[in-house]
Amino acid sequence: MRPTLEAVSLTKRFGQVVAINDASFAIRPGAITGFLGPNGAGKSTMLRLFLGLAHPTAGSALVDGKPLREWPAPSRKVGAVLDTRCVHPSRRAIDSVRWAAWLAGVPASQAETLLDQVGLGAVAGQRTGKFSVGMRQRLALAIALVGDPEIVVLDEPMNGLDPEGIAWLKELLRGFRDEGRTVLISSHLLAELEDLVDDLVVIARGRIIGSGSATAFIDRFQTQTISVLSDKPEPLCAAVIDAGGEVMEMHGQRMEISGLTSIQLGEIARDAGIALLGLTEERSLKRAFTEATADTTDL
Ligand SMILES: Nc1ncnc2c1ncn2[C@@H]1O[C@H](COP(=O)(O)OP(=O)(O)OP(=O)(O)O)[C@@H](O)[C@H]1O
Repeated sequence: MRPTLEAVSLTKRFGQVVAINDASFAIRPGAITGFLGPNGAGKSTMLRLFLGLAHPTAGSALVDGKPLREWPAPSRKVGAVLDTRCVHPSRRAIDSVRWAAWLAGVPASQAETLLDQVGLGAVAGQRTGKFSVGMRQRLALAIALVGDPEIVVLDEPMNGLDPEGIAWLKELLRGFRDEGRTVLISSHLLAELEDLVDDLVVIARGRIIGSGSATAFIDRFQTQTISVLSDKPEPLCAAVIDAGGEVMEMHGQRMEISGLTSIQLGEIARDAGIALLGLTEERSLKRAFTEATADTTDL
């Protein structure tokens, strides 16, 4: 099976800045892949390389085995949303989609259907200048779909969407997968992608630090912590360390513990004669992920 998007020893420099550093990965056709990394990691640059909007310094960015520009009808291969300021503000939404179809050399007959599909059917005749960020995201998506593309590439599409909009977008993307399309979606927030993606490609400082199954990645980098409130924090701290656990933080009676299960912690407290006044388990992806990318930026 041929990968749909593949980076082969790909490097992109901007003067002294190495935005992409010898990156190699392939994404699975028919899957939703999350492209995850902190701000400035190189996500947009990578997507631009795939779309032929930037040229590699070395290596290649391939769409079904060759650069996108070598495909006779690129818009049927890939539809992308990189920037939501892609339309003229005085143009009506419907005309923006028709214009995009004309530019792509495909029939504009689907423009209304596409606006309906992204939830903008009711405002198709309105000029886009006053559209909200969320509406612009939807419009950009309609424009990306004009060529009925096999692959959909989205750069941080959840920015500016409210929770309802995010839920809608996730359903739409799952629908694309059901239709057999391939989806690549970038984000700097793992939590944003967690319940959506099948696979992940993780980038930090221009380097690919992992790719493959999202579940495997999350299992690998997830830390289980327990937040516990006790009447004797110091003795509990000592007992936790004796049992091989780690005390991550202590604030008065509350402490954050890792390396033990809640049951183990309960037994340790019982044996030491310490009352636990409260206990919550937390899955910390953020801290684990920040460690994985060796970056202090929030993810
Ligand atoms: N046209 C350019 N000229 C010079 N440097 C650039 C250019 N485009 C990107 N860079 C640099 O390349 C690096 C990667 O930037 P890029 O925008 O690809 O990251 P990103 O992961 O998409 O970040 P963000 O989430 O903030 O958009 C950054 O250091 C950025 O400053």
